[in-house]
Amino acid sequence: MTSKDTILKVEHLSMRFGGLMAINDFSFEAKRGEITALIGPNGAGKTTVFNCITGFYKPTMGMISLHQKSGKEYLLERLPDFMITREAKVARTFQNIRLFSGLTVLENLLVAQHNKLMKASGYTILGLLGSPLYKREAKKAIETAAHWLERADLIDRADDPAGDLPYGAQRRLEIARAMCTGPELLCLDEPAAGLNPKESLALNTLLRSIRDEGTSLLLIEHDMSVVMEISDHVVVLEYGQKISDGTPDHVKNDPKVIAAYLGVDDEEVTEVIAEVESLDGGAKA
Ligand SMILES: Nc1ncnc2c1ncn2[C@@H]1O[C@H](COP(=O)(O)OP(=O)(O)OP(=O)(O)O)[C@@H](O)[C@H]1O
Repeated sequence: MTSKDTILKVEHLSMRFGGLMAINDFSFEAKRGEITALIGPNGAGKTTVFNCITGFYKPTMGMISLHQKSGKEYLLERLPDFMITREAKVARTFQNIRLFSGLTVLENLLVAQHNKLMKASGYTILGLLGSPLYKREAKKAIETAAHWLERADLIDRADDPAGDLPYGAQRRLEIARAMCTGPELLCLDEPAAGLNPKESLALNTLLRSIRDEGTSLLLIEHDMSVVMEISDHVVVLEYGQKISDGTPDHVKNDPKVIAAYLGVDDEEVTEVIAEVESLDGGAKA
C-alpha cells in the first residue's frame, strides 16, 4: 500500500543495457515535502534511475508511480517524457547544463512555459493574436519568470544571454527554469557540481526554500556536504542495487556505505563493519 505522504514509489526497477544490468531490482520511496538524495559511487546507476523516472529510458522491468497532492496517480514507465513533465508534473535538470545559451535568462524561463501558452492559444494563430485567455496566460508566464528570477537571485541578469552567466548562476537558472513548469517533484542531477562554497551555500538555501514551499525534491549529488546538510532521506546505490536507505545520519554510519565509498572488496566488508563498530563503541564509551 502507498502511504498518503509518498510522492514517488519505485518498485523492482531493473534496466539492462545489452549484457550490463545497470539497475537490478531497485525499490525506494520518496516522501512528499522532503528532499531525497540518491547517492552512490561513480557508475552505480544513479543517472539511469533518473532517466527511467523522467522517461528518457523505458525500464526493462519495474513500476514507477507518481502520486500527486490531488490524489491522481501516474505510472511513469508507461508515459512519454513530455507527459511526465506536463501531466505528472515531474521536472528535471541535467548533469551537464542544458540551457539555450544564446537566449536571454528571461527567454529561457518563458520557453519553459511554452506548453501552457500554446494550450491557452488553442494552438491557432488567431488564438495567439487575439485570445484574452492567451494574453492572461502570457502575463502570468512573465510574472512566474520574474518570481523565479528573484528567487534564484538572477533578476539583475534577466536580459543577458544565459551563456554569459557564471557557472553557479547557470545552475540556478536551470532550477528556476524547471520550477517555472510548476512541478510537484523536482529531480536534480548533481546540482552542486562545479560550484564554489559560496555558490553551494546559496544553492542549499534555494533548495530548502523550494522544499518548504511544497515541492518535493529528488537529487543525485556527489558533494556529501550538500547531501548531509539538506537531505531528509538518503538512498544509496552500488552496482545498481540498494545498499542503504534512511536518514543522513543512518546512512553516514552504515558500514556498507562506508565500504562502498572506500572501494573495499566484498570480503573485506565484515572487517570494515567490525572496525566501524569498534570505533562507534569507542566513541560511546
Ligand atoms: N545508454 C547506455 N548504454 C549503455 N550503458 C549505459 C548507458 N547509460 C548508462 N550505462 C551504464 O550503466 C551504468 C550506470 O551508469 P550511470 O550513469 O547511471 O551511473 P551513475 O551512478 O549516474 O554514475 P556517475 O556518478 O559517474 O554519473 C554504467 O556502467 C554505465 O556505463
